Amino acid sequence: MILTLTLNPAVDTCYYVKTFQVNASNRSQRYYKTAGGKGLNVSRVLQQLGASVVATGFLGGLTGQFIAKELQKMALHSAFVPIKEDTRNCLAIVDEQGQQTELLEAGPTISPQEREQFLSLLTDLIEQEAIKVLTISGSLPGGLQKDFYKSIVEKAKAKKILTLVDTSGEAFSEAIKASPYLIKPNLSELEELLSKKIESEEDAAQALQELQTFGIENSILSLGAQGSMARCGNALYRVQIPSVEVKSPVGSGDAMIAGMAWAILRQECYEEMLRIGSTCGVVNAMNNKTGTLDMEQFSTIYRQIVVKRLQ
Ligand SMILES: Nc1ncnc2c1ncn2[C@@H]1O[C@H](COP(=O)(O)OP(=O)(O)OP(=O)(O)O)[C@@H](O)[C@H]1O
Ligand SMILES: O=P(O)(O)OC[C@@]1(O)O[C@H](CO)[C@@H](O)[C@@H]1O
Repeated sequence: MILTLTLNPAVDTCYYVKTFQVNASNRSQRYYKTAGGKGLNVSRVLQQLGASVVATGFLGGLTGQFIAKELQKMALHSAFVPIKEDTRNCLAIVDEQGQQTELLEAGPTISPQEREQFLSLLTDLIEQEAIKVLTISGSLPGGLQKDFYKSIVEKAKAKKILTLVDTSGEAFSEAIKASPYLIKPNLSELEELLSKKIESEEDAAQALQELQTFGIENSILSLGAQGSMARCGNALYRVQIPSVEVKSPVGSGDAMIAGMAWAILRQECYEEMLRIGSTCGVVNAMNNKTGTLDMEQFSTIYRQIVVKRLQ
């Protein structure tokens, strides 16, 4: 069983426009509302892959009710702590070139009682649900200490649960101190983490090498349409992806996490983990709805992914 954490979920609205203009009225004929926040995107993709998954986090207000209803419609196994403040809204605007602009609310503030309730729910889920893999995704809402993810990684590791962390800023720099099993920063997240520019494949390889000092087994640097680079154990990989018609790349990183979590649960080798994760990322980008895979496209793209070992 895979447990997904979404501590700061969001009602995601994705607007499609021909071209997006700043300081002008932009009209959209096509838009979708989804139960989002990175961890819920991960959960949806996992469900489509056929993995058994349980989602947890905080939900509040009418926005929280919308998400709960969506999860019910999908029959996604979930256990969320109800909170007093409203779950946030997030907007993404995608134009015909596939360029994406996001507007992300900070989200609610979690009270000390709600935090304690969550920690006790997490303990129960870990004890009762035979969790083998835990995905930790997205920003932290207010009211939680910056090392909250770090403490969760430690808690999971004590139970031999493999953790995948996909977050940013201080929550990320703290979490890696607990040596999660896998991290997947994108370029800007890795540059921020290491406080330096990454301008070439050599820079990327060196940055991934640097992460080894944190005792992280798998560090994946995702590069959008350019695929990814990864250090898994002692091996360095370059993953090449096919050029596809992009509808919306929003949530491709989350789809990639889902694919890798699924592969890890099935004890696949590093190459296969990278291939499945990359396939999910690409197929998500080929679809309008965030965190949605077309399984027919999956098999076609899977065959076109090239995982090259560099070292
Ligand atoms: N435009 C694209 N075309 C094809 N594949 C893509 C595209 N964007 C992303 N992908 C696939 O998804 C993977 C992850 O994407 P990306 O690096 O954009 O993650 P991210 O920045 O974490 O995304 P998000 O935060 O929106 O979830 C890439 O390594 C690639 O395999
Ligand atoms: O503010 P966070 O939690 O870092 O990111 C939130 C978010 O942008 O990430 C997903 C795309 O990856 C969207 O579903 C969501 O709105």
